[in-house]
Amino acid sequence: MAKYYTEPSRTFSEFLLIPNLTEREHTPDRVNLATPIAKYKRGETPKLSLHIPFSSAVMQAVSDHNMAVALARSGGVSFIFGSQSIEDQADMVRKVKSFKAGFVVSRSNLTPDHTLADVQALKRQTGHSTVAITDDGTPNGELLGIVTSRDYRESRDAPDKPIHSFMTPFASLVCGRSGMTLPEANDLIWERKLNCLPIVDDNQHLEHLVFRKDYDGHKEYPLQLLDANKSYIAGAGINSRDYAERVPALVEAGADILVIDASDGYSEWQRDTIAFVKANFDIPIGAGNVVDREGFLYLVEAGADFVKVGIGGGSICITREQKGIGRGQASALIEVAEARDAYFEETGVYVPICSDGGIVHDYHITLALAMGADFVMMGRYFARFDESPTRKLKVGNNFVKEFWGEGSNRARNWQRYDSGGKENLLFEEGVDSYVPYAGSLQENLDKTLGKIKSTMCNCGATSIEELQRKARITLVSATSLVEGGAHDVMIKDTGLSGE
Ligand SMILES: NC(=O)C1=CN([C@@H]2O[C@H](COP(=O)(O)OP(=O)(O)OC[C@H]3O[C@@H](n4cnc5c(N)ncnc54)[C@H](O)[C@@H]3O)[C@@H](O)[C@H]2O)C=CC1
Ligand SMILES: O=c1[nH]c(=O)c2[nH+]cn([C@@H]3O[C@H](COP(=O)(O)O)[C@@H](O)[C@H]3O)c2[nH]1
Ligand SMILES: [K+]
Repeated sequence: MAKYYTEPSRTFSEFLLIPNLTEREHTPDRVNLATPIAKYKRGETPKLSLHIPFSSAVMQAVSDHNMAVALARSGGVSFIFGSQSIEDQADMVRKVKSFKAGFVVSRSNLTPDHTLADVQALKRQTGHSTVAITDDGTPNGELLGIVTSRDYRESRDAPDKPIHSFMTPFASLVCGRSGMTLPEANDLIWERKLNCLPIVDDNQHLEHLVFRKDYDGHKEYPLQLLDANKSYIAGAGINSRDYAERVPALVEAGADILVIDASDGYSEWQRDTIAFVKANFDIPIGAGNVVDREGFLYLVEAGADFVKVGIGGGSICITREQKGIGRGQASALIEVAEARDAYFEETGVYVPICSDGGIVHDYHITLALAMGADFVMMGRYFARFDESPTRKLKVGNNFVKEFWGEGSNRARNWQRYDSGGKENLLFEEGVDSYVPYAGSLQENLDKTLGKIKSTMCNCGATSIEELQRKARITLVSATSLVEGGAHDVMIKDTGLSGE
């Protein structure tokens, strides 16, 4: 006979935190959100930790190299999507690892034979007023000069004036050499009163530009997540099929942490994948997803460094409808967190858990942490930002960004070209959608982190560990849910003309 659970499975919106005494020292500026993401023994320092408990989902529409840089700069980690060729994924990892803060690849480039009109058109398009002039008009061509708005007079100069007649030529430029550090570049910018320092190699090929206005950049990102060589930490998603080829390429590219990306991680495929990685490499590997104690312990015994929790709760997920597997995200997390704590108690080994999918409101993150998650993984949340890889479109009067599930045909299509996969899935487990465009990652993150810290202070906690120890969590009845929103008032429409 089947085993029946007596409790229904529940989700975040059914719970609330009850405040504890807030003492004087419980202020948001004192809250530390550092959190482990790889297993460690009691008393030891975790091998890898985040400065904020956020990771971005292993999805085409979310985690490419740009998102990875932006999130690592803010203290979290991206797991670069694996639904692409091994070479392309390794390339993205390489881009993150070789990214040098303050050193930007020139985004506005022309040749000396272009004209002033081309400069103006490019400026309108990119918003950058510094244009690198290279022999072939590429960002890494031979540097022949620079054009800034100080080199021409829009009102007087003819639009067809060729760039070589008014650019600041290479011979008159102050340039930095390849391999220079950011402080060295900044010193040069300061001493020579420059706005922009081109960095060139021995053959006069342009590598990067360093801008004066980015000078204080490092101060803006006090939480940035770096390795010992001061490169950003990069994660990558893998699968339980081509790992023997994919993992070596990702490790070689410099990945710092891996995760097996699948809907259901309670499988011998995942056990074998973990065994392969552990036998051949010294890199932390997470596995999942699971929704119960058994699944968690199976992956831990198999050697997983962290375990991801959640089946079917994601915003674009239709797994529960299609296959009838899954569990309310809160119930899954609560059971796995209990198993993790018991395992720690018994063995002295702490295995971090990640709550993956289904975060709708910022407070859901705080709840997930309070329920025992060490960090969360989010897709929809990050898909809305400038830094996500998808197109920004105008639909009606609103800007949106595209967002599709990894189980949708759209995401799976790469296999048709890369590994001879099936034309179409037998059935899709994800949808193709839009999410409202929300601006930059940093702006949104600041707001979200502000809310989390504020709630933690209500709960008398200045660390995630303290929150987990002290949190008091209550179920809310369907009726009291209504009480939690605005009710029994007429909400004013803003922007309407008066009657
Ligand atoms: N978290 C969630 O609720 C869900 C996530 N997704 C996402 O969709 C993507 C695809 O997920 P899945 O379909 O679970 O991928 P998957 O490819 O790991 O699993 C698909 C099927 O292949 C089987 N399989 C795995 N490795 C195998 C091997 N080496 N040999 C033979 N069979 C093997 C699995 O048991 C499963 O039946 C992932 O990005 C995942 O995160 C999809 C659905 C739900
Ligand atoms: O059923 C699914 N079909 C899909 O196509 C799909 N793609 C991603 N995922 C999972 O959803 C998580 C992101 O969820 P959110 O957007 O809610 O943050 C992700 O982190 C995944 O766990 C999928 N689940
Ligand atoms: K299974």
